[in-house]
Amino acid sequence: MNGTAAPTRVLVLNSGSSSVKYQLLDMADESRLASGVVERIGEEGGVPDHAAALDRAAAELRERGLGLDSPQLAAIGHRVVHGGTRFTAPTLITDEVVDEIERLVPLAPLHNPANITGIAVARRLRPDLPQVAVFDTAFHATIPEAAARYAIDAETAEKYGIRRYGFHGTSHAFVSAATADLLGRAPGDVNVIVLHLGNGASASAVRGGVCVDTSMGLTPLEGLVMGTRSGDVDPGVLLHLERVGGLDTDEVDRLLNKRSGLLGLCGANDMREIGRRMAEGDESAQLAFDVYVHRLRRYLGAFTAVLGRVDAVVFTAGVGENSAAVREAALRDLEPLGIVVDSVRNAVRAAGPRIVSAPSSRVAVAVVPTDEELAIARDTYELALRQ
Ligand SMILES: Nc1ncnc2c1ncn2[C@@H]1O[C@H](COP(=O)(O)OP(=O)(O)O)[C@@H](O)[C@H]1O
Ligand SMILES: CC(=O)OP(=O)(O)O
Ligand SMILES: [Mg+2]
Repeated sequence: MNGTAAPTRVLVLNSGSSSVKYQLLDMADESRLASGVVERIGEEGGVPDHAAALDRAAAELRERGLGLDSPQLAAIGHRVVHGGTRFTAPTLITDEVVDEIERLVPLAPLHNPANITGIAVARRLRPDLPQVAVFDTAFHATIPEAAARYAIDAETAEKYGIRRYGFHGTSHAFVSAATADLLGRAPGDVNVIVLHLGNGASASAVRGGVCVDTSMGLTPLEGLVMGTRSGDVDPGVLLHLERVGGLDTDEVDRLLNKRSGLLGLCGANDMREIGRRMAEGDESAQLAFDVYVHRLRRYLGAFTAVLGRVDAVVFTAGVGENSAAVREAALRDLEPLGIVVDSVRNAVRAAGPRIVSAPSSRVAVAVVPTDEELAIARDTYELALRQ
């Protein structure tokens, strides 16, 4: 080992609303040296806050001889959820960049504060290293005005930055590119609908590698039904709850972000538990599943019309990669749209990217594992090399 060789390792921090995920990669061969997650932040039995979670992550790495003090570390990459209109590409972090991410906190109150804490801890531990912010919103910056604008008073929208930003962009970009690979075609030649179904969930329409629409909006609350978030509701619901129900803004926020979605409908936010309960004939679990699937089908139809020609529908993230039942139900009886799932292929549990449609299907149906951390590491390393 040559001690003076340029460092090639990148640490990626993905600080979520209630967890910190981390990965250490060697970008010489993109191998994963370590990965972990600190969960249940702020919950009983968990660590008290994000700073403590990051300390825990740093300690876990140290115990494995891969501490943050390593001279082999080239850079640290951070997932940042909201980049507003300013950040549309990976960005080297400076004090001024942190201030701007802070300014965007009201637009992503569950996520940006956690991201800022991660950045602060990492900069304190390694002030000498390039640190890079990779934004969830960046891939969606290409969405045309007709899809990005809300039909509200233009001056008000301008004053408060109200428009569709979209999220999970790193995943939508990674998965749409990987789907083109899987089909053996150039990314510029394929139109893809990506369904990112994790705790948070979003759909996107990607035309020739360029995002043209997505289901999340100003905040990560709009669109699909999620683990604890409502997704689309009539905005009149909020007014009604405030006027008639007497709820204040924070209560409505908590209701829609934390006590809605699958959890609100049936008391469970984990699709595995919902599947078990459905098998026992539990009606509220069945209803939650049906609402979830109905919303997916709505977006599938909408984005089919947005794209005109669809080459592939792709499922990714925890639910998308693992729930054959969700995929099957979401695409049932869609032969008129050119979509025919092969039930046997769909039911096979496998790790890698795969096609689960029938040969007769005009639209390919694929399952493609997302890897936000690898995508962030690539962006981070590339930017660090240019410093
Ligand atoms: N085998 C499985 N079958 C069905 N759903 C699953 C399975 N494994 C994980 N999930 C779902 O994936 C969700 C988490 O997805 P993930 O992408 O890891 O979330 P996030 O990164 O947003 O925290 C869980 O809530 C669970 O419902
Ligand atoms: C933006 C967003 O919803 O992220 P997550 O799914 O990690 O909560
Ligand atoms: Mg996720």
